[in-house]
Amino acid sequence: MSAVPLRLEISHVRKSYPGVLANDDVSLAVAPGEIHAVLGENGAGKSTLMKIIFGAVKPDAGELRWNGETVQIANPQVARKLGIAMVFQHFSLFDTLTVTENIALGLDAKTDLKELAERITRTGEKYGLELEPQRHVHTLSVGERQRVEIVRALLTEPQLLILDEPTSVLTPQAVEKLFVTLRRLADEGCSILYISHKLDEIRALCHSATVMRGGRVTGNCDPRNESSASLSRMMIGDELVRLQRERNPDSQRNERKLQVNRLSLPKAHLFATELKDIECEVRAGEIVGIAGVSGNGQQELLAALSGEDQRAAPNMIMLGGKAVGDLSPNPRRAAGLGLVPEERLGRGAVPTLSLTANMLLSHQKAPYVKRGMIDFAFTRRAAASIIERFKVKAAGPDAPAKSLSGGNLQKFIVGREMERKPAVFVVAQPTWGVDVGAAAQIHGEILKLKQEGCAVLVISEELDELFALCDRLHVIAKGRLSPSIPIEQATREQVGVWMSGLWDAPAATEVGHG
Ligand SMILES: Nc1ncnc2c1ncn2[C@@H]1O[C@H](COP(=O)(O)OP(=O)(O)OP(=O)(O)O)[C@@H](O)[C@H]1O
Repeated sequence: MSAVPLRLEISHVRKSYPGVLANDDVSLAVAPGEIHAVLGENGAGKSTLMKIIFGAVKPDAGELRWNGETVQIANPQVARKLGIAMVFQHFSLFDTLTVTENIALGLDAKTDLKELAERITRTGEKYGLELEPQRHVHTLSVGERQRVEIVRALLTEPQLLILDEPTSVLTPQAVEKLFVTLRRLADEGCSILYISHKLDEIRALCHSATVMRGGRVTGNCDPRNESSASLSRMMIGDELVRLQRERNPDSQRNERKLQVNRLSLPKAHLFATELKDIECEVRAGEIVGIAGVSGNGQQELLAALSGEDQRAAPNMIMLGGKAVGDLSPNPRRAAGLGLVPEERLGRGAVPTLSLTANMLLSHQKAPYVKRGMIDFAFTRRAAASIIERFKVKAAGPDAPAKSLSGGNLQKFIVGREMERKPAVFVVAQPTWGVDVGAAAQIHGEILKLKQEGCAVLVISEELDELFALCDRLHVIAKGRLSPSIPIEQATREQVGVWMSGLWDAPAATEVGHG
Protein backbone atom coordinates (compact mmCIF):
# COMPACT_ATOMS: atom_id res chain seq x y z
CA MET A 1 0.00 0.00 0.00
CA SER A 2 1.68 3.16 -1.12
CA ALA A 3 -1.20 5.62 -0.78
CA VAL A 4 -0.95 7.99 2.20
CA PRO A 5 -3.92 7.34 4.50
CA LEU A 6 -6.41 10.10 5.11
CA ARG A 7 -5.59 12.17 8.17
CA LEU A 8 -9.17 11.97 9.37
CA GLU A 9 -12.18 10.07 8.13
CA ILE A 10 -15.55 10.39 9.80
CA SER A 11 -18.33 8.00 8.83
CA HIS A 12 -22.04 8.15 9.66
CA VAL A 13 -21.71 10.18 12.85
CA ARG A 14 -24.87 10.90 14.78
CA LYS A 15 -25.49 13.00 17.85
CA SER A 16 -28.79 14.06 19.32
CA TYR A 17 -29.63 16.50 22.09
CA PRO A 18 -33.05 16.77 23.70
CA GLY A 19 -35.26 18.08 20.93
CA VAL A 20 -32.56 18.31 18.21
CA LEU A 21 -30.61 15.98 16.00
CA ALA A 22 -27.39 18.02 15.95
CA ASN A 23 -25.51 15.58 13.65
CA ASP A 24 -27.38 13.17 11.42
CA ASP A 25 -25.35 10.59 9.44
CA VAL A 26 -22.42 12.95 8.92
CA SER A 27 -19.38 11.79 6.92
CA LEU A 28 -16.31 13.83 6.07
CA ALA A 29 -12.68 13.17 5.06
CA VAL A 30 -9.56 15.30 5.36
CA ALA A 31 -6.19 14.49 3.76
CA PRO A 32 -2.81 15.48 5.23
CA GLY A 33 -2.06 19.13 4.42
CA GLU A 34 -5.64 19.82 3.34
CA ILE A 35 -7.48 22.92 4.49
CA HIS A 36 -11.08 21.81 4.68
CA ALA A 37 -13.94 24.21 5.35
CA VAL A 38 -17.10 23.27 7.18
CA LEU A 39 -19.87 25.71 6.53
CA GLY A 40 -23.52 26.00 7.35
CA GLU A 41 -26.10 28.19 9.02
CA ASN A 42 -26.13 28.85 12.76
CA GLY A 43 -27.13 25.64 14.45
CA ALA A 44 -26.32 23.46 11.40
CA GLY A 45 -24.22 21.20 13.63
CA LYS A 46 -20.68 22.29 12.76
CA SER A 47 -19.44 22.90 16.31
CA THR A 48 -20.99 19.66 17.53
CA LEU A 49 -19.09 17.73 14.86
CA MET A 50 -15.83 19.46 15.76
CA LYS A 51 -16.36 18.73 19.45
CA ILE A 52 -16.89 15.08 18.58
CA ILE A 53 -13.58 15.03 16.71
CA PHE A 54 -11.89 16.72 19.66
CA GLY A 55 -13.39 14.26 22.15
CA ALA A 56 -15.37 16.95 23.94
CA VAL A 57 -18.70 15.41 22.92
CA LYS A 58 -19.45 11.69 22.61
CA PRO A 59 -21.32 10.69 19.44
CA ASP A 60 -24.35 8.38 19.65
CA ALA A 61 -23.15 6.46 16.59
CA GLY A 62 -20.53 6.56 13.84
CA GLU A 63 -16.86 5.83 13.25
CA LEU A 64 -13.71 7.94 13.31
CA ARG A 65 -10.48 6.90 11.60
CA TRP A 66 -7.23 8.71 12.30
CA ASN A 67 -4.31 8.19 9.89
CA GLY A 68 -6.05 5.03 8.70
CA GLU A 69 -6.76 3.53 12.15
CA THR A 70 -10.15 3.34 13.84
CA VAL A 71 -10.07 5.40 17.05
CA GLN A 72 -12.28 6.22 20.02
CA ILE A 73 -11.65 9.78 21.09
CA ALA A 74 -13.01 9.60 24.62
CA ASN A 75 -11.84 13.02 25.76
CA PRO A 76 -9.75 16.03 24.63
CA GLN A 77 -6.66 14.55 26.29
CA VAL A 78 -6.85 11.58 23.91
CA ALA A 79 -7.39 13.98 21.01
CA ARG A 80 -4.35 16.02 21.97
CA LYS A 81 -2.22 12.86 22.26
CA LEU A 82 -3.24 11.94 18.72
CA GLY A 83 -2.18 15.41 17.54
CA ILE A 84 -5.52 17.19 17.33
CA ALA A 85 -5.76 20.78 18.54
CA MET A 86 -8.85 22.92 18.66
CA VAL A 87 -9.53 26.61 18.96
CA PHE A 88 -13.03 27.02 20.35
CA GLN A 89 -15.52 29.63 19.33
CA HIS A 90 -16.31 30.39 22.96
CA PHE A 91 -13.23 31.24 24.89
CA SER A 92 -12.11 28.70 27.41
CA LEU A 93 -9.75 30.92 29.34
CA PHE A 94 -9.60 31.73 33.05
CA ASP A 95 -9.90 35.48 33.57
CA THR A 96 -7.81 35.67 36.70
CA LEU A 97 -4.83 33.77 35.29
CA THR A 98 -2.11 35.14 33.03
CA VAL A 99 -1.72 34.21 29.38
CA THR A 100 1.13 31.83 30.26
CA GLU A 101 -0.80 30.19 33.11
CA ASN A 102 -3.82 29.68 30.88
CA ILE A 103 -1.72 28.10 28.16
CA ALA A 104 0.07 25.88 30.71
CA LEU A 105 -3.33 24.52 31.78
CA GLY A 106 -4.00 23.42 28.22
CA LEU A 107 -0.76 21.50 27.94
CA ASP A 108 -0.74 18.09 29.53
CA ALA A 109 2.84 17.78 30.69
CA LYS A 110 4.31 19.78 33.56
CA THR A 111 5.77 22.96 32.13
CA ASP A 112 8.29 25.48 33.30
CA LEU A 113 6.36 28.78 33.16
CA LYS A 114 9.36 30.94 32.32
CA GLU A 115 10.36 28.73 29.44
CA LEU A 116 6.74 28.54 28.30
CA ALA A 117 6.46 32.36 28.30
CA GLU A 118 9.45 32.48 25.97
CA ARG A 119 7.90 29.88 23.67
CA ILE A 120 4.65 31.86 23.61
CA THR A 121 6.48 35.01 22.59
CA ARG A 122 8.50 33.14 19.93
CA THR A 123 5.48 31.36 18.46
CA GLY A 124 3.46 34.57 18.56
CA GLU A 125 6.17 36.45 16.69
CA LYS A 126 6.67 33.67 14.16
CA TYR A 127 2.98 33.55 13.28
CA GLY A 128 2.16 37.22 13.68
CA LEU A 129 0.08 36.60 16.81
CA GLU A 130 1.93 38.78 19.29
CA LEU A 131 1.07 38.33 22.96
CA GLU A 132 2.29 39.59 26.31
CA PRO A 133 2.60 36.34 28.30
CA GLN A 134 2.45 37.99 31.74
CA ARG A 135 -0.87 39.74 31.18
CA HIS A 136 -3.98 38.63 33.01
CA VAL A 137 -6.67 37.39 30.66
CA HIS A 138 -9.37 39.65 32.13
CA THR A 139 -7.44 42.62 30.78
CA LEU A 140 -7.48 41.32 27.20
CA SER A 141 -9.90 42.26 24.46
CA VAL A 142 -11.74 39.49 22.63
CA GLY A 143 -9.32 39.76 19.70
CA GLU A 144 -6.39 39.28 22.02
CA ARG A 145 -8.08 36.33 23.73
CA GLN A 146 -8.54 34.71 20.37
CA ARG A 147 -4.81 35.07 19.78
CA VAL A 148 -4.13 33.27 23.08
CA GLU A 149 -6.34 30.39 22.00
CA ILE A 150 -4.64 30.09 18.62
CA VAL A 151 -1.12 30.25 20.05
CA ARG A 152 -2.08 27.63 22.65
CA ALA A 153 -3.17 25.31 19.85
CA LEU A 154 -0.06 25.93 17.75
CA LEU A 155 2.25 25.18 20.68
CA THR A 156 1.11 21.55 20.61
CA GLU A 157 2.42 21.19 17.02
CA PRO A 158 -0.79 19.53 15.85
CA GLN A 159 -1.37 17.22 12.87
CA LEU A 160 -4.94 18.45 12.68
CA LEU A 161 -5.91 21.94 13.73
CA ILE A 162 -9.59 22.70 14.20
CA LEU A 163 -10.49 26.37 14.04
CA ASP A 164 -14.04 27.33 14.94
CA GLU A 165 -14.54 30.83 13.50
CA PRO A 166 -11.02 32.01 14.24
CA THR A 167 -11.23 35.29 12.37
CA SER A 168 -14.45 36.65 13.78
CA VAL A 169 -12.61 39.19 15.91
CA LEU A 170 -9.43 39.66 13.91
CA THR A 171 -8.66 42.70 11.78
CA PRO A 172 -8.28 42.29 8.00
CA GLN A 173 -4.52 42.56 8.39
CA ALA A 174 -4.46 39.96 11.16
CA VAL A 175 -6.61 37.63 9.02
CA GLU A 176 -4.10 37.94 6.18
CA LYS A 177 -1.29 37.07 8.57
CA LEU A 178 -3.24 34.14 9.98
CA PHE A 179 -3.83 32.81 6.48
CA VAL A 180 -0.12 32.95 5.74
CA THR A 181 0.41 30.93 8.92
CA LEU A 182 -2.29 28.41 8.08
CA ARG A 183 -1.01 27.92 4.54
CA ARG A 184 2.47 27.35 5.93
CA LEU A 185 1.15 24.84 8.45
CA ALA A 186 -0.70 23.05 5.66
CA ASP A 187 2.43 22.99 3.48
CA GLU A 188 4.17 21.32 6.42
CA GLY A 189 1.51 18.60 6.32
CA CYS A 190 -0.84 19.79 9.05
CA SER A 191 -4.50 19.32 8.14
CA ILE A 192 -6.90 22.10 9.02
CA LEU A 193 -10.63 22.03 9.63
CA TYR A 194 -11.87 25.55 9.23
CA ILE A 195 -15.32 26.70 10.32
CA SER A 196 -16.32 30.13 9.19
CA HIS A 197 -19.30 32.14 8.05
CA LYS A 198 -17.08 34.35 5.94
CA LEU A 199 -17.49 32.91 2.48
CA ASP A 200 -14.83 35.05 0.82
CA GLU A 201 -12.31 33.83 3.39
CA ILE A 202 -13.25 30.23 2.72
CA ARG A 203 -12.81 30.79 -1.00
CA ALA A 204 -9.41 32.39 -0.45
CA LEU A 205 -8.07 29.79 1.97
CA CYS A 206 -9.67 26.38 1.70
CA HIS A 207 -9.04 23.49 -0.69
CA SER A 208 -12.35 21.75 -0.08
CA ALA A 209 -15.60 22.28 1.78
CA THR A 210 -18.37 20.31 3.42
CA VAL A 211 -21.70 22.10 3.59
CA MET A 212 -24.12 21.28 6.44
CA ARG A 213 -27.76 22.12 6.97
CA GLY A 214 -30.01 20.95 9.81
CA GLY A 215 -27.42 18.46 11.10
CA ARG A 216 -26.85 16.77 7.71
CA VAL A 217 -24.19 17.08 5.05
CA THR A 218 -25.88 18.72 2.08
CA GLY A 219 -22.90 19.07 -0.25
CA ASN A 220 -19.17 18.98 -0.92
CA CYS A 221 -17.30 21.35 -3.18
CA ASP A 222 -14.04 23.05 -4.02
CA PRO A 223 -14.74 26.58 -2.75
CA ARG A 224 -12.11 28.01 -5.09
CA ASN A 225 -14.50 27.19 -7.95
CA GLU A 226 -17.55 28.72 -6.27
CA SER A 227 -18.79 32.26 -5.81
CA SER A 228 -19.92 33.60 -2.43
CA ALA A 229 -23.46 33.61 -3.81
CA SER A 230 -23.33 29.94 -4.85
CA LEU A 231 -21.83 28.92 -1.48
CA SER A 232 -24.49 30.82 0.39
CA ARG A 233 -27.19 29.17 -1.72
CA MET A 234 -25.82 25.74 -0.79
CA MET A 235 -25.84 26.78 2.86
CA ILE A 236 -29.21 28.40 3.27
CA GLY A 237 -30.91 27.14 0.14
CA ASP A 238 -31.85 30.69 -0.79
CA GLU A 239 -30.54 34.01 -2.06
CA LEU A 240 -29.50 36.60 0.49
CA VAL A 241 -31.71 39.56 1.15
CA ARG A 242 -30.11 42.79 -0.06
CA LEU A 243 -29.89 45.52 2.54
CA GLN A 244 -31.65 48.79 1.90
CA ARG A 245 -29.84 51.54 3.72
CA GLU A 246 -31.72 54.75 3.41
CA ARG A 247 -29.59 57.76 4.06
CA ASN A 248 -31.50 60.49 5.76
CA PRO A 249 -29.59 63.75 5.43
CA ASP A 250 -32.08 65.43 7.77
CA SER A 251 -31.02 63.22 10.65
CA GLN A 252 -28.32 65.81 11.41
CA ARG A 253 -31.13 68.09 12.55
CA ASN A 254 -32.71 65.48 14.78
CA GLU A 255 -32.45 65.50 18.53
CA ARG A 256 -29.14 64.41 20.04
CA LYS A 257 -29.85 61.20 21.92
CA LEU A 258 -26.35 60.20 22.96
CA GLN A 259 -23.53 62.60 23.57
CA VAL A 260 -20.05 61.79 24.75
CA ASN A 261 -18.28 64.95 25.85
CA ARG A 262 -14.53 65.02 26.26
CA LEU A 263 -14.60 61.65 27.97
CA SER A 264 -11.22 60.94 29.47
CA LEU A 265 -10.61 58.05 31.80
CA PRO A 266 -7.33 56.84 33.20
CA LYS A 267 -6.54 53.14 32.96
CA ALA A 268 -8.60 51.05 35.38
CA HIS A 269 -5.77 48.52 35.51
CA LEU A 270 -2.26 48.17 34.21
CA PHE A 271 -3.16 46.75 30.81
CA ALA A 272 -6.28 48.81 30.13
CA THR A 273 -6.41 51.52 27.48
CA GLU A 274 -6.69 55.09 28.67
CA LEU A 275 -9.56 56.97 27.05
CA LYS A 276 -8.56 60.43 25.91
CA ASP A 277 -10.95 63.22 25.08
CA ILE A 278 -13.57 61.09 23.35
CA GLU A 279 -16.17 63.22 21.57
CA CYS A 280 -19.11 61.81 19.71
CA GLU A 281 -22.82 62.10 19.39
CA VAL A 282 -25.63 60.11 17.88
CA ARG A 283 -28.89 61.69 16.86
CA ALA A 284 -32.33 60.13 16.65
CA GLY A 285 -32.69 58.14 13.44
CA GLU A 286 -28.96 57.88 12.88
CA ILE A 287 -26.44 55.02 12.91
CA VAL A 288 -22.92 55.97 13.89
CA GLY A 289 -20.11 53.44 13.66
CA ILE A 290 -16.83 53.07 15.51
CA ALA A 291 -14.21 51.10 13.62
CA GLY A 292 -10.90 49.99 15.05
CA VAL A 293 -8.62 47.13 15.89
CA SER A 294 -9.72 45.37 19.06
CA GLY A 295 -7.86 46.48 22.18
CA ASN A 296 -7.80 50.17 21.28
CA GLY A 297 -10.27 51.31 23.92
CA GLN A 298 -13.50 49.74 22.64
CA GLN A 299 -13.96 47.72 25.84
CA GLU A 300 -13.26 50.76 28.02
CA LEU A 301 -15.65 52.95 26.02
CA LEU A 302 -18.39 50.31 26.24
CA ALA A 303 -17.87 49.98 30.00
CA ALA A 304 -18.16 53.77 30.37
CA LEU A 305 -21.32 53.83 28.23
CA SER A 306 -23.00 50.87 29.93
CA GLY A 307 -22.35 52.01 33.49
CA GLU A 308 -20.05 49.13 34.32
CA ASP A 309 -17.41 51.84 34.75
CA GLN A 310 -18.88 54.81 36.64
CA ARG A 311 -15.77 56.94 36.97
CA ALA A 312 -16.74 59.50 34.32
CA ALA A 313 -18.02 62.94 35.31
CA PRO A 314 -21.84 63.03 34.98
CA ASN A 315 -21.98 65.26 31.89
CA MET A 316 -19.30 63.36 30.00
CA ILE A 317 -22.09 60.99 28.92
CA MET A 318 -25.52 62.40 28.15
CA LEU A 319 -28.47 60.14 27.39
CA GLY A 320 -31.39 62.07 25.94
CA GLY A 321 -30.25 65.21 27.76
CA LYS A 322 -29.66 63.45 31.09
CA ALA A 323 -26.15 63.40 32.55
CA VAL A 324 -25.46 59.74 33.32
CA GLY A 325 -21.65 59.43 33.31
CA ASP A 326 -21.51 58.39 36.98
CA LEU A 327 -24.65 56.28 37.09
CA SER A 328 -24.96 52.50 37.33
CA PRO A 329 -26.47 50.44 34.46
CA ASN A 330 -30.06 50.44 35.77
CA PRO A 331 -30.77 54.20 35.65
CA ARG A 332 -29.12 54.27 32.24
CA ARG A 333 -31.49 51.59 31.03
CA ALA A 334 -34.32 53.62 32.51
CA ALA A 335 -33.05 56.59 30.48
CA GLY A 336 -33.54 54.52 27.33
CA LEU A 337 -30.24 52.72 26.79
CA GLY A 338 -30.12 49.26 25.18
CA LEU A 339 -26.73 47.59 25.07
CA VAL A 340 -25.31 44.43 23.50
CA PRO A 341 -21.82 43.69 24.83
CA GLU A 342 -19.19 41.89 22.78
CA GLU A 343 -19.00 38.89 25.08
CA ARG A 344 -22.27 37.03 24.87
CA LEU A 345 -21.67 34.35 27.49
CA GLY A 346 -20.95 35.88 30.89
CA ARG A 347 -21.79 39.51 30.05
CA GLY A 348 -24.63 39.14 27.55
CA ALA A 349 -26.26 36.03 29.03
CA VAL A 350 -26.07 33.73 32.04
CA PRO A 351 -25.07 30.39 30.48
CA THR A 352 -26.85 28.05 32.89
CA LEU A 353 -30.16 29.93 32.99
CA SER A 354 -33.02 29.42 30.56
CA LEU A 355 -33.68 31.88 27.77
CA THR A 356 -36.78 32.98 29.68
CA ALA A 357 -34.74 33.77 32.79
CA ASN A 358 -32.17 35.52 30.62
CA MET A 359 -34.88 37.90 29.43
CA LEU A 360 -34.91 39.34 32.95
CA LEU A 361 -31.34 40.58 32.62
CA SER A 362 -32.64 43.53 30.68
CA HIS A 363 -36.37 43.54 31.43
CA GLN A 364 -37.01 44.23 35.08
CA LYS A 365 -40.13 46.36 34.88
CA ALA A 366 -43.77 45.89 33.93
CA PRO A 367 -45.02 43.94 32.10
CA TYR A 368 -42.20 41.54 33.03
CA VAL A 369 -42.18 42.37 36.73
CA LYS A 370 -45.32 43.62 38.43
CA ARG A 371 -45.49 44.71 42.06
CA GLY A 372 -42.18 42.99 42.73
CA MET A 373 -43.36 39.69 41.23
CA ILE A 374 -41.97 38.24 38.03
CA ASP A 375 -44.65 37.39 35.50
CA PHE A 376 -43.05 34.19 34.23
CA ALA A 377 -45.80 33.36 31.77
CA PHE A 378 -45.42 36.77 30.11
CA THR A 379 -41.61 36.58 30.16
CA ARG A 380 -41.72 33.12 28.62
CA ARG A 381 -44.02 34.33 25.83
CA ALA A 382 -41.68 37.26 25.18
CA ALA A 383 -38.71 34.86 24.93
CA ALA A 384 -40.73 32.66 22.56
CA SER A 385 -41.58 35.63 20.37
CA ILE A 386 -37.89 36.61 20.05
CA ILE A 387 -37.05 32.99 19.17
CA GLU A 388 -39.63 33.16 16.41
CA ARG A 389 -38.91 36.65 15.09
CA PHE A 390 -35.15 36.14 14.96
CA LYS A 391 -35.40 32.50 13.87
CA VAL A 392 -33.30 31.43 16.87
CA LYS A 393 -32.67 27.69 16.74
CA ALA A 394 -33.35 26.56 20.30
CA ALA A 395 -35.38 23.79 21.93
CA GLY A 396 -37.68 26.58 23.24
CA PRO A 397 -37.81 29.36 25.84
CA ASP A 398 -36.81 26.90 28.58
CA ALA A 399 -33.55 25.90 26.87
CA PRO A 400 -30.48 27.03 28.84
CA ALA A 401 -28.50 29.80 27.13
CA LYS A 402 -25.41 27.59 26.92
CA SER A 403 -27.25 24.98 24.83
CA LEU A 404 -27.57 27.43 21.93
CA SER A 405 -25.01 27.60 19.15
CA GLY A 406 -22.96 30.80 19.23
CA GLY A 407 -24.76 32.57 16.42
CA ASN A 408 -28.18 31.68 17.77
CA LEU A 409 -27.37 33.05 21.21
CA GLN A 410 -26.16 36.26 19.58
CA LYS A 411 -29.47 36.58 17.72
CA PHE A 412 -31.37 36.05 20.97
CA ILE A 413 -29.40 38.70 22.87
CA VAL A 414 -29.75 41.24 20.08
CA GLY A 415 -33.50 40.49 19.94
CA ARG A 416 -33.85 40.81 23.71
CA GLU A 417 -32.22 44.23 23.76
CA MET A 418 -34.22 45.45 20.76
CA GLU A 419 -37.42 44.30 22.42
CA ARG A 420 -36.92 47.07 24.97
CA LYS A 421 -37.43 49.61 22.18
CA PRO A 422 -34.40 51.58 23.32
CA ALA A 423 -34.00 55.26 22.48
CA VAL A 424 -30.26 54.66 22.26
CA PHE A 425 -28.92 51.30 21.12
CA VAL A 426 -25.23 50.56 21.62
CA VAL A 427 -24.06 47.32 20.10
CA ALA A 428 -20.60 45.77 19.93
CA GLN A 429 -19.80 43.25 17.20
CA PRO A 430 -23.49 42.71 16.36
CA THR A 431 -22.91 39.81 13.99
CA TRP A 432 -19.95 38.09 15.58
CA GLY A 433 -20.26 34.38 14.77
CA VAL A 434 -23.57 34.86 13.02
CA ASP A 435 -24.20 33.22 9.63
CA VAL A 436 -24.70 35.31 6.50
CA GLY A 437 -28.48 34.94 6.50
CA ALA A 438 -28.81 35.86 10.17
CA ALA A 439 -26.31 38.72 9.81
CA ALA A 440 -28.48 40.21 7.07
CA GLN A 441 -31.46 39.81 9.37
CA ILE A 442 -29.74 41.52 12.34
CA HIS A 443 -28.61 44.33 10.05
CA GLY A 444 -32.18 44.69 8.80
CA GLU A 445 -33.46 44.95 12.38
CA ILE A 446 -30.84 47.58 13.25
CA LEU A 447 -31.91 49.62 10.22
CA LYS A 448 -35.52 49.24 11.32
CA LEU A 449 -34.63 50.61 14.77
CA LYS A 450 -33.04 53.60 13.07
CA GLN A 451 -36.15 54.19 11.00
CA GLU A 452 -38.18 54.15 14.19
CA GLY A 453 -36.03 57.02 15.46
CA CYS A 454 -33.55 55.14 17.61
CA ALA A 455 -29.99 56.49 17.87
CA VAL A 456 -27.66 53.58 17.16
CA LEU A 457 -23.96 53.28 17.94
CA VAL A 458 -22.25 50.25 16.37
CA ILE A 459 -18.78 49.29 17.53
CA SER A 460 -17.36 46.74 15.13
CA GLU A 461 -14.16 45.45 13.63
CA GLU A 462 -15.95 44.44 10.45
CA LEU A 463 -15.55 47.25 7.97
CA ASP A 464 -18.07 45.68 5.59
CA GLU A 465 -20.66 45.78 8.32
CA LEU A 466 -19.94 49.39 9.22
CA PHE A 467 -20.03 50.48 5.59
CA ALA A 468 -23.35 48.69 5.10
CA LEU A 469 -25.05 50.16 8.16
CA CYS A 470 -23.68 53.50 9.22
CA ASP A 471 -24.41 57.09 8.31
CA ARG A 472 -21.19 58.31 9.87
CA LEU A 473 -18.03 56.58 10.96
CA HIS A 474 -15.41 57.22 13.64
CA VAL A 475 -12.23 55.24 14.19
CA ILE A 476 -10.87 54.43 17.63
CA ALA A 477 -7.12 54.11 18.04
CA LYS A 478 -5.03 54.04 21.22
CA GLY A 479 -7.93 55.32 23.30
CA ARG A 480 -8.62 58.33 21.06
CA LEU A 481 -11.55 58.77 18.73
CA SER A 482 -11.17 60.23 15.26
CA PRO A 483 -13.58 62.86 14.02
CA SER A 484 -16.56 61.39 12.22
CA ILE A 485 -16.80 61.14 8.48
CA PRO A 486 -20.00 60.68 6.44
CA ILE A 487 -19.99 57.16 5.05
CA GLU A 488 -20.20 58.39 1.45
CA GLN A 489 -16.86 60.11 1.91
CA ALA A 490 -15.14 57.27 3.77
CA THR A 491 -12.82 54.87 1.98
CA ARG A 492 -11.34 51.66 3.31
CA GLU A 493 -7.85 53.03 2.77
CA GLN A 494 -8.54 56.11 4.80
CA VAL A 495 -10.19 54.16 7.60
CA GLY A 496 -7.20 51.78 7.56
CA VAL A 497 -4.80 54.71 8.00
CA TRP A 498 -6.97 56.18 10.75
CA MET A 499 -6.86 52.82 12.53
CA SER A 500 -3.23 53.49 13.28
CA GLY A 501 -4.19 56.80 14.88
CA LEU A 502 -3.23 59.06 12.00
CA TRP A 503 -5.89 61.65 11.45
CA ASP A 504 -5.62 65.41 11.45
CA ALA A 505 -8.36 66.45 13.76
CA PRO A 506 -8.94 70.04 12.65
CA ALA A 507 -8.86 69.38 8.89
CA ALA A 508 -11.01 66.24 8.78
CA THR A 509 -14.64 66.34 7.74
CA GLU A 510 -16.45 66.69 11.04
CA VAL A 511 -20.18 66.38 10.95
CA GLY A 512 -22.72 66.75 13.64
CA HIS A 513 -20.95 68.85 16.23
CA GLY A 514 -22.63 72.02 15.13
N1 LIG B 1 -25.09 20.96 24.86
C1 LIG B 1 -26.18 21.08 24.10
N2 LIG B 1 -27.41 20.84 24.60
C2 LIG B 1 -28.52 20.94 23.84
N3 LIG B 1 -28.51 21.29 22.53
C3 LIG B 1 -27.33 21.55 21.96
C4 LIG B 1 -26.10 21.47 22.71
N4 LIG B 1 -25.08 21.78 21.88
C5 LIG B 1 -25.63 22.05 20.67
N5 LIG B 1 -26.98 21.90 20.72
C6 LIG B 1 -27.91 22.10 19.59
O1 LIG B 1 -27.43 21.38 18.47
C7 LIG B 1 -27.63 22.11 17.26
C8 LIG B 1 -26.30 22.26 16.53
O2 LIG B 1 -25.49 23.18 17.25
P1 LIG B 1 -24.01 23.54 16.82
O3 LIG B 1 -23.41 24.39 17.92
O4 LIG B 1 -23.27 22.31 16.45
O5 LIG B 1 -24.27 24.44 15.53
P2 LIG B 1 -23.26 25.28 14.64
O6 LIG B 1 -23.47 24.84 13.24
O7 LIG B 1 -21.88 25.17 15.17
O8 LIG B 1 -23.82 26.76 14.84
P3 LIG B 1 -23.06 28.21 14.93
O9 LIG B 1 -22.66 28.57 13.57
O10 LIG B 1 -24.14 29.12 15.44
O11 LIG B 1 -21.94 28.06 15.90
C9 LIG B 1 -28.26 23.43 17.67
O12 LIG B 1 -29.65 23.35 17.45
C10 LIG B 1 -27.95 23.56 19.14
O13 LIG B 1 -28.95 24.31 19.83
